[in-house]
Amino acid sequence: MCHHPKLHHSHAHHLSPARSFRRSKPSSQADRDCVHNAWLASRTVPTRKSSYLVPGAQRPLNKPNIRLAYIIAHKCAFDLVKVLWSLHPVRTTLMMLLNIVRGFFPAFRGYSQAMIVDELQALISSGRFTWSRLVKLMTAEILRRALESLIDSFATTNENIVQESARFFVEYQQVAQRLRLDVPTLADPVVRDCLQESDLFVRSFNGMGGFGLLSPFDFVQLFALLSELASHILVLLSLTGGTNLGVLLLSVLSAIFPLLLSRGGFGSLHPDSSYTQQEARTAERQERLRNLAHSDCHRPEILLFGLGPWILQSWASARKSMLYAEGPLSSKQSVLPHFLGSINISDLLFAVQNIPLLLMLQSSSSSLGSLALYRSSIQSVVFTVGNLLTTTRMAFQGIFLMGAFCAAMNIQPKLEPADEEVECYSSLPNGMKIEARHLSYTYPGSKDASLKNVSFTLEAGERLAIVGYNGSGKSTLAKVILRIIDFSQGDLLVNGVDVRRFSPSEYHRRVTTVFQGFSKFNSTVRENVGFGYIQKLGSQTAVEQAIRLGEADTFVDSLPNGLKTKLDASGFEPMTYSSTPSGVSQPSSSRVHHGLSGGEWQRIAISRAFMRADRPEIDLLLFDEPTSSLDAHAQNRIFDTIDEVSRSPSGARSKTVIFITHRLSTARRADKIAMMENGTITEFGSHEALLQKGGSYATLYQASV
Ligand SMILES: Nc1ncnc2c1ncn2[C@@H]1O[C@H](COP(=O)(O)OP(=O)(O)OP(=O)(O)O)[C@@H](O)[C@H]1O
Repeated sequence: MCHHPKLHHSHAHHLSPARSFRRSKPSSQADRDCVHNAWLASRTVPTRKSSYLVPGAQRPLNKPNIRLAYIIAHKCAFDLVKVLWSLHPVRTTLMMLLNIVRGFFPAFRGYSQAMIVDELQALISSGRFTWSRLVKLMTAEILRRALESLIDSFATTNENIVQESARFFVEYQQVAQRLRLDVPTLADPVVRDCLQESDLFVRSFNGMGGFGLLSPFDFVQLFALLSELASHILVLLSLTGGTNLGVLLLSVLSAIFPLLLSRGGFGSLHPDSSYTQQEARTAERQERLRNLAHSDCHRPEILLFGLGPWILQSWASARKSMLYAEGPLSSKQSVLPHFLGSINISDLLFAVQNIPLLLMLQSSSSSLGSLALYRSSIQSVVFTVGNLLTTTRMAFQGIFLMGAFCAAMNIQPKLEPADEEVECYSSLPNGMKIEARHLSYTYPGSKDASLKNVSFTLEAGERLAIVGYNGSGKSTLAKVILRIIDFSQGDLLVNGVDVRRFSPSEYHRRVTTVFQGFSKFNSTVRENVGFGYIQKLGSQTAVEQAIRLGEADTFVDSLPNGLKTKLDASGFEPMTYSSTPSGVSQPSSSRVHHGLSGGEWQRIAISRAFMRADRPEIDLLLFDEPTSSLDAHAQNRIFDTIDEVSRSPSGARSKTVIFITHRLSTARRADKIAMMENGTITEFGSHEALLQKGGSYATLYQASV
């Protein structure tokens, strides 16, 4: 078993819900693939081959999709609901039961009110009106209502507790899985879509069909609606006594028919969620242009380059084509149903519903209460059927989102080796030994390889400078060595072991780096630096030491709140307001995130790398143009510090160092220099040897001095 950072684990254990859905699932790999394939198949557009529905699009209600929904429900819903149920078994069972009981309330209410009306009618027509009897009836009604609202309020509280813990559970799983996934996995468009639909599923846990989505717990609504419908039908049957059954049927159908007609598209695609990739691209473009118009951080360049009219025109044309694509009359076939749907047929057929009423009026048994109850029950049936259709439709879509969630939870990070292949990282005394043999790599979607046949050997403790022209593959090679991206061909051996056999998290604990496009976190100086070694984030001394090493202390000390100053990563942070004693809001300067210069940001990133550079487990320091924005003196001092931290107290080399640079004066400091051209290393050796060779490096060096 390889060693893993203790702090991460103890935290994760402390916070994690009772169990992880991923690990708790006993299902086989075949089941998991089955769910993933069913989810993927539900996204195909039958009329357009090799085209997928956009994430979140509604699946048409047709035979193939019903079969896919069944597969997903069978292979994933049961497991998921079981895990969710186990969070609060008693409360969840109660929630289900109470929902069914509550379904009977409306019919019960109508019945009780009809009884009161009947009693009143009897009292008045018999002429023996007494207040005491009326008060008795009213008291019974008040008690019934009190009981109803008591049950309602208990059920709501109970439901909130169940929903909240379920929501936390799924959100936790989602965030945990996101954090597990590496760059190559997230670059896969199918994975991205799966995660997006899985996000929608997680959002559905906002309770009772929030955002028009249905969580597995909301499925209980279906039972509640069915019990409600059954109770209304029972009331109607008891009123008509079975004699007027045909008329009752006519009445119900006449009420439901327009509803069905207006939902003629039941199961068909909702216009704005049905568009395919081409339309989705236009929608995305329109959104991007809109964001550009709203963005503050791009404002200076938008103004300077006069981009306003172009943005407006491009947005308008994208928006217009989207509107026409979404328009209700865009397709000729949809004209008739649209026209029919717009006629309120329920009004026309309303008269039909009076037939049974007339028949009932003729019979001697009819009373005012039963007539009112009959009327309201018919309306309730219609309303409930409508709700049932909507809920069924949402439940149907919900199954596919659930499939996405289950599939997303089982995505394996591409860089993670299979359990049986994992090899533990073992250190060498002087740092990391790296051997690259015929490495090649092509970015997904690119025609040309960015790395071609790269081979070199770097002994433990050596310093390597990678130099070369723009776009020659230096940063790509750095990312391959750092296991941020994989390689397509060749071998990369670290300390003699195939790097693919190391768990990336275990390997990453052995390196520290400054990326060329390092992160600027929108948070405090302390966090921006302390993130370099999260275990020491709380230690002011460690953070200050790293800041000193990175030479960031010169400006950090003068920031308004020192280490606590919030940094603005966007470069344009709008002012916030603070209230003055007089109660008037004024622009506040103390709460504004503080901007930094390019060089200052670079020093923050270097300090972050220094947070752990001197730790004993660090074997490789890799810097991708760390000092490109620094002046020559500062640059030299940073390289002196790198030299210092990569040696043991006795002065012996203890860490391997790789740096990428365009300044060839710094490249001279390295033991070996790799000259990269067009994705490959064309020259490799010491500064002197390469100068003597008189090749590309020598030419580049001559040009730079
Ligand atoms: N994410 C990406 N997707 C596709 N191609 C990429 C990606 N990143 C880089 N490339 C391409 O890979 C090649 C090598 O890029 P890389 O960033 O490694 O060059 P570099 O030598 O570090 O350049 P520079 O000196 O400008 O930093 C370039 O042709 C670039 O266009």
